[in-house]
This record gives sequence, C-alpha cells and structure tokens, in this order.
Amino acid sequence: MSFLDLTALTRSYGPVRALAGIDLAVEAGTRTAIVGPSGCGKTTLLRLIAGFEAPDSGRIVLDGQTMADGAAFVPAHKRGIGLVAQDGALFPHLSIADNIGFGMARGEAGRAERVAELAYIVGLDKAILKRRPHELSGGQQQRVALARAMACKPRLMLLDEPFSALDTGLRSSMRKAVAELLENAGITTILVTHDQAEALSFADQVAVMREGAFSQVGTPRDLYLRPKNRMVAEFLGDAIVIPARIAGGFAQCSLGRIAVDSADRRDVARIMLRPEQVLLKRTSSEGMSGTPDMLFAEVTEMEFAGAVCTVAVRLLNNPDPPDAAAIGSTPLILKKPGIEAPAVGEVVRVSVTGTAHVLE
Ligand SMILES: Nc1ncnc2c1ncn2[C@@H]1O[C@H](COP(=O)(O)OP(=O)(O)OP(=O)(O)O)[C@@H](O)[C@H]1O
Repeated sequence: MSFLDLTALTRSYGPVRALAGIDLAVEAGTRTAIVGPSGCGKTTLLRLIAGFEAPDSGRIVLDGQTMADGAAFVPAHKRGIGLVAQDGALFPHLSIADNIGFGMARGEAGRAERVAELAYIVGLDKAILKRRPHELSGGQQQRVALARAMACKPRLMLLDEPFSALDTGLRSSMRKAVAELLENAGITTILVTHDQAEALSFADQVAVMREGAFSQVGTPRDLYLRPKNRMVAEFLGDAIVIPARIAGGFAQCSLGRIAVDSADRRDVARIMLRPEQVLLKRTSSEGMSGTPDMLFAEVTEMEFAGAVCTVAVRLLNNPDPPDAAAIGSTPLILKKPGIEAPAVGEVVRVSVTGTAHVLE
C-alpha cells in the first residue's frame, strides 16, 4: 500500500464525465505532477483528494485511512491536506500574518512565533507581515498561500497551478524553492499544471491526463524518452515521429538505420526521436559526393529566437532506404542554439544520437 492510493475514481457533472476511472499510487515524501490540457479533470481530481467533493465511485485511501469509499467520506478539514490554489486565494481584508495564521486559533500560544517561522521558511521578510495581500507581488502572495497551507502541518500538499500567474523567471525560481521547501519538510506533494516543462522538472512521478483518465504515469525521464503513444510524446515536448521498419534492435526509416530501444520488436511501427537527438553539421553539396553512407539535408526554414532557434530541414538522400518515396517527404523540425544555427539553403550532414523509441 502506498501513502496515497486512488482506485477507480469517477466523477461526472450531469452529462460531463470529468473523471473516468483514475488509479494512482503516491509514495510518502515524493512529488507527483498531474499534467494535461485544460478541462481534462485535473482540478476535479484535486478537489476529490482534498475532500471538497465526493467521488461518484472509487476509493481514496490516505496513509492507511479510507477518505472516500461508497458511503464512507472524511470531510476536508479532517484530512490533514493543504491546498494552494492558482490565485493564492488570500483573504484581502486580513494582514499577511493573519492570512498565514488563519488555521490557528487567535489566542493560541506561540501563534505569532509560528507565523514568523513559517514566513521565514517560505522566504518572506517579516517586515511584510503587517501588510495586506494587495501590497505584495504575485510571487510573495504565492509564498503566503504556501505558508498558510503549511501552518496546518499537512501530511499531503496539493498545488493547483500555483505558479501560473508568475512570469517565466520568477516561476522557475519559485518552483525550485517550493520543491526544496516541501522536500525539507518531508511533505508529500501533488502539483497540477498544464505546463509540461514544469511537470517534468518538479516531479518524481508524472501523470499525463486526458479526458478524465491517465494516459501514462511514470518518471519524468521515462515519459519524455519512452512515451506510450504519440499523444503523450507530443504533449511532453517536441517530437519527431516517423514510420519505420523495425527488426533486430534497429529501425529503417527516412533517417537511415537507427538503433531503437526495443530489441524484440519486429514490425512496421512509428518511432519517436526528440529533436535534440538529431545533430546537424554544416557541409556543402560537394561534401555530399563520395559519401553514400551519410545522410544530408538542406535547410528550408530558420526561425531565429535567440538562444533556441527552430530549423526545418529537408532530407536529400537516404543511405538505407526502406521506402524511397518517404525520402524528403516530411521536413524535420529541429531546435538549435542560435549561435550555431545554419542558414536557409545550407547543406548539412544529419546524424542521430541515442536510440529512437518505438511507439505502441
Ligand atoms: N462544478 C461543475 N459543474 C459542472 N461541470 C464541471 C464542474 N467542475 C468541472 N466541470 C467540468 O468538468 C470537466 C473537468 O474540469 P476541471 O476543472 O477538473 O478541468 P481542469 O483540467 O482542471 O481544467 P483547467 O486546466 O482549465 O483548470 C470540464 O469539462 C468542466 O467544465
């Protein structure tokens, strides 16, 4: 049994099936990210775990205690779960100190000290404790929301897109700070986000959600490099998906002969490469002659965007053609550092690093 076990959870709103059978195991002290497009059911799932709503069917067991199962239902305030919402949801009329200490009784001994300690833990200067929420930046407000959620000493923390209102730089530093903070406090965490990079960098375990169900659950590395299907592959980043003939641990495709990660597959399937696996080296049309075993392409588009640029190339040959018609039919879209991105019209030598992943 895991720290949190969700079994066959369903929830509908009238005709809308928000959750269509969710199974998930979360180990104690870990970080799980649930990522999926808008409307796929992420917030509904958090609300069920938090105890704001009951599932139509299925079971929620937290730390060995049943939270929801048929008629059994433990209300939110008895679950020991903290929730930080997207907008922080601070009380505008209360000071920062009273926001943080909201869950503690006003006259409770040591309240002020505990509030100051929590402010310190989340990296807030105690000078702001007297202020009101509107006098704080977005990042500071999120820290207050986190401190308030931590004040109740939760055994599980639920974060519902808590960084989405922050700008890019602050977003990644907050994400890192929050991850560290929760890890140091030993709090098991579930983060909901629609940002794939955020999910991959934050979590030990990522669940990709679509239409109320999980498409795949695994480590960030596994999901990124070994997605089950094209949907998961493309949801988690740019992907090059090409038809191939697979045998003996290799794929024959428009990129030539490439090692694959399934030694036992022997069929026609789609393989996936991440764009960063395709390397380009500048050459010239003359450089192509006398090297039939090498793969060449012509740059057809280059979108300059500073550090990372988008480069489209059209293949010019295939050293090991499975199907001559496929050669050059689809341009490859790659990301390259701006400093070394080739120009439109240039001929480049193409090679592949690592193995390709065979999709289902
Ligand atoms: N209280 C409700 N009444 C009716 N329909 C609802 C209710 N709450 C959610 N839904 C519907 O359930 C589905 C899942 O909604 P949910 O808010 O869980 O998605 P989400 O993945 O969190 O979306 P977003 O990323 O946009 O916040 C949506 O179709 C939504 O319209």
